[in-house]
Amino acid sequence: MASAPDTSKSFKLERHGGYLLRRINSTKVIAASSHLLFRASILATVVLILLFTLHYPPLLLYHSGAAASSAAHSNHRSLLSSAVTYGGAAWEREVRRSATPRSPSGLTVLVTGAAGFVGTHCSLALKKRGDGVVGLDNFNSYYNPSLKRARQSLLSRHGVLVLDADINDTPLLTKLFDVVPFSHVLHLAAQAGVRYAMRNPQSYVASNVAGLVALFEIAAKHADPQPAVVWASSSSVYGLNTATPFSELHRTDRPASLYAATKKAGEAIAHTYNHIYGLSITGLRFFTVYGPWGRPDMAYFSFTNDIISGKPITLFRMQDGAAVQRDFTYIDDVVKGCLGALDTAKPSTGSGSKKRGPAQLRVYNLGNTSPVPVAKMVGILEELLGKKAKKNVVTLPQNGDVPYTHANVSLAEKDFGYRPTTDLATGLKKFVKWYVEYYGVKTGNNVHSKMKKMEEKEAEEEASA
Ligand SMILES: O=C(O)[C@H]1O[C@H](OP(=O)(O)OP(=O)(O)OC[C@H]2O[C@@H](n3ccc(=O)[nH]c3=O)[C@H](O)[C@@H]2O)[C@H](O)[C@@H](O)[C@@H]1O
Repeated sequence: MASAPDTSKSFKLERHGGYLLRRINSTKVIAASSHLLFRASILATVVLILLFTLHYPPLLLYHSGAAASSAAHSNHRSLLSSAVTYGGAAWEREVRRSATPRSPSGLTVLVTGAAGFVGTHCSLALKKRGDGVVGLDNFNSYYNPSLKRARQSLLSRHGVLVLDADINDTPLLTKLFDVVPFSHVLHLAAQAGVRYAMRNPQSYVASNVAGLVALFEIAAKHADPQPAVVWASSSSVYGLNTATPFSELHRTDRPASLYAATKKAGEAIAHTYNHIYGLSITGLRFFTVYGPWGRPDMAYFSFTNDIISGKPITLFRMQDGAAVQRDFTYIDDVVKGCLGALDTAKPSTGSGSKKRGPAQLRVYNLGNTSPVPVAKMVGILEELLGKKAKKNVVTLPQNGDVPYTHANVSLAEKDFGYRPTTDLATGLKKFVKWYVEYYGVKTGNNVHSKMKKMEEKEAEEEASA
């Protein structure tokens, strides 16, 4: 005989007026509904986390806030010796040691993006001339972070501490300004790259807009004294401007890429912080900076990789067949420009969130003043590497690129003596020399012997001069 159904566990179902109704006794209602509620809230949490991850990956990647802060803090520990606790006495000692200039008249500079290409060169140059430098970098994986770690080691050997930290990490920045009265901030941390903005737009907002605001907030409201800020804008702000060479007086309201739009937004944000809080701010519009320890995502670097390994490269040209051109600027020239801007930056005028008077607000082009067709840049690399590129020439797609850039640098020359001196052939030679050594390129590629011949020729030229 079949046993009676256990009604304590199952619902009694009954047809009533054509509808299926559930009749459950009241205590079970409470138990069942709290169980359901619990499951529903777990499900809702998982769905929310998934949605957040899908829609805001950069916010997770470029962590901010308390959780991020604790993640970042554990990183600070791993950077310094394991005995050093983030924010502790030994940490503060290390930070102060790195920040202390050799002479009392030296600058005390916080360099953001210090393990980046321009950040590394500037930090070294500042340290070498006796300034105090503390670096920050979030070591993100936009390109291989091992290159950033190698730059960090280089800086460490020169006495510059680079902390693993994001510019959105407000508690860390607050702490840093509590420990060191920075006279200057050289703000180079950013999401770079023109075309990548189509693939990961939010990362540009997180670094170039939110990060810039986070930094200005601390500098304006918390830092005492307020530092003078020099930061990296970009030649890309000229966008669809057709007047050449590009002057700081030209229109910059037609950006061609989201990257350019975030840099242009940065310039507008700088105006606001200068206007409200008296922050002294200088924006530097860099023009396609290249050189040793460069960025692997940039064309001259990735073309070098591909030429050496025999992979084809894609070369863009204009719809009408005209060459795409860039005002390639050598890193040493840009470093001189950055230091010139720091040295001529006037102090901020505010304190404790209050503006005490008008403060300096400047924007400068830092370019080379002589645009070169990208195909010519490839030709120089072929010559240096002793190997032909496999070229795939295509019409410039709608990818945010502009047809040409060309800097007028007379303003930077007038205000701090900026005068670029390195042509593309000379600069690329220095880049390839570094590349061959850094990556241990085999002589089979003909590169070492090519370099040796060039060096011998240079020595002969020097001797006969
Ligand atoms: O001057 C600037 O403001 C910008 O300079 C560079 O941007 P870009 O000039 O696009 O530099 P690359 O990515 O190295 O490209 C150089 C040239 O090579 C061309 N290119 C690039 C990639 C490629 O596969 N093929 C190709 O022909 C581009 O169209 C461009 O004309 C940097 O990547 C930006 O971060 C910086 O802000």
